Amino acid sequence: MSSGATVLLADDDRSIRTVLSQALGRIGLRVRATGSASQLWRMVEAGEGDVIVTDVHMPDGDALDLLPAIRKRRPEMPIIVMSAQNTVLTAIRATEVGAYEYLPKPFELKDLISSVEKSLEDQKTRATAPPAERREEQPLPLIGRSQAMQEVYRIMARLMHTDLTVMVWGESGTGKELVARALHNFGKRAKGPFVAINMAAIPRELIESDLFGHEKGAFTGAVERGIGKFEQAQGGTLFLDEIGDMPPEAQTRLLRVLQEGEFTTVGGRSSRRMDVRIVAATHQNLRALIAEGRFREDLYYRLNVVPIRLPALRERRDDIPDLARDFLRRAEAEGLPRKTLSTEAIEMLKRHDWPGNVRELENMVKRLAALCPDELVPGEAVEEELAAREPEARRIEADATGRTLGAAVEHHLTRYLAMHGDELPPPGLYDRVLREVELPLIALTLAATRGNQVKAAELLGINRNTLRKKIRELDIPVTRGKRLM
Ligand SMILES: Nc1ncnc2c1ncn2[C@@H]1O[C@H](COP(=O)(O)OP(=O)(O)OP(=O)(O)O)[C@@H](O)[C@H]1O
Repeated sequence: MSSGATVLLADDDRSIRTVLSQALGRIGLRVRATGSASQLWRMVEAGEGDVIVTDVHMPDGDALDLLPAIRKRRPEMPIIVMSAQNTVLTAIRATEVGAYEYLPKPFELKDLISSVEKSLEDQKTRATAPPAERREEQPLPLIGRSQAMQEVYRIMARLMHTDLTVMVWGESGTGKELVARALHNFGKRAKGPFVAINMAAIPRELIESDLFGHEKGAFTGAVERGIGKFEQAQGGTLFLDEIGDMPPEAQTRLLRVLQEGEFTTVGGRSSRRMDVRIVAATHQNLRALIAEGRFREDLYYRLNVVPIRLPALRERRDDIPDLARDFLRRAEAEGLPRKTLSTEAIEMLKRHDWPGNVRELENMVKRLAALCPDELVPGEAVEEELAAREPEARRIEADATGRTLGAAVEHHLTRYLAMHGDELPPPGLYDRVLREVELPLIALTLAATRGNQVKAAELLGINRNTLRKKIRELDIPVTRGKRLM
């Protein structure tokens, strides 16, 4: 009855592969055998096989680590795990990660055969189960089945079980952090920590000590030893968000760490071997920042080993219904009333451009879940929400997260002052803060006007001479004729 089905067989022991292939072949099954976990994953990813029979330990990784990813990718595929490691813990782990059957070695051939046959039988019955139920069992880390996202998943799958440095590009709210987390959670460092640091959310002068830690007394306010994010992330993944906002000194230090594989705390002498996978992210055009002299080219090449470009939501409108439904489900799980989107509502959502991407969609759907009185959300409710958001989207003060520029400055300053404890920071704070704001304001305006200073002055609403003075003072390189951002 199960004849014709294909078994993916993974075991690093060639003689076991031979014996099992013959036994499975005798009952009419096809066998695709491999000695490596990565090859097994490639077969799963390519859509091959109907059932997996796999050993746990393979030269290039632990098959159990692969199981959650296999279950996500091919939820219908039964996985039979064989292991010579007869501890109850291995069995628990195999079950936890969704194995269909756990067979401790040595086992009887007939047990394996009947297990394979039974799994194929069960698969037929389970195939009729509604997919929504399966999704509820295991929430997907990333929603979206569009072609654009398939490309992202393909690259992610290749990277899952490596330590390669990854650079995630994409507009704000496209899911860069989610990708970084998924790479961590389904990769070989899943058990280690995932540590995130956002360069745009930390005062520039604190970035180095935040990243690398500092010794007691390394600078004013360093009243005790501080553990940096590199140290916290040892054995895991460090997510460097908004890498384009990293100040030059910190860039130099990061480059050295990446080159040497070791890091030293600020004010420290001895270095520590780094055991951290780096995932960096940016919404900025780093090439433009390099051209402006604001980002080191050598660091760029170090970080951009494998680029993943996340599409803007408007480039994958087909994913909007799935995303919106998922956000409604989450809202319901958080205690809001159950809601369904009408066809018109979905069409309206699909037509919008979503400058704030998935985050903006998420916020809006949550608002609909909370405020719309009908269970079936009508198109007009979406239309009203979108109309109400228009002026807000155009306001310069609010970013996609809804955080105003003032709130961001306040956040930075509060942390900056707090870091000095009972002491005060060095004088000149007013000018330092204004400079921080002026620099991106002027550089980005010049980039937007392709270096045309007359237009930039007009856009800024300042005198041309004032602009020239500012450019000199702030040491902004002038590039003409090229649109930088
Ligand atoms: N593919 C997706 N599936 C489900 N939720 C998503 C997806 N992409 C993004 N989100 C949700 O959108 C919000 C923004 O995602 P995330 O923080 O990862 O974006 P980001 O690109 O890192 O944003 P920023 O650049 O502003 O930091 C989160 O709440 C996240 O859960």
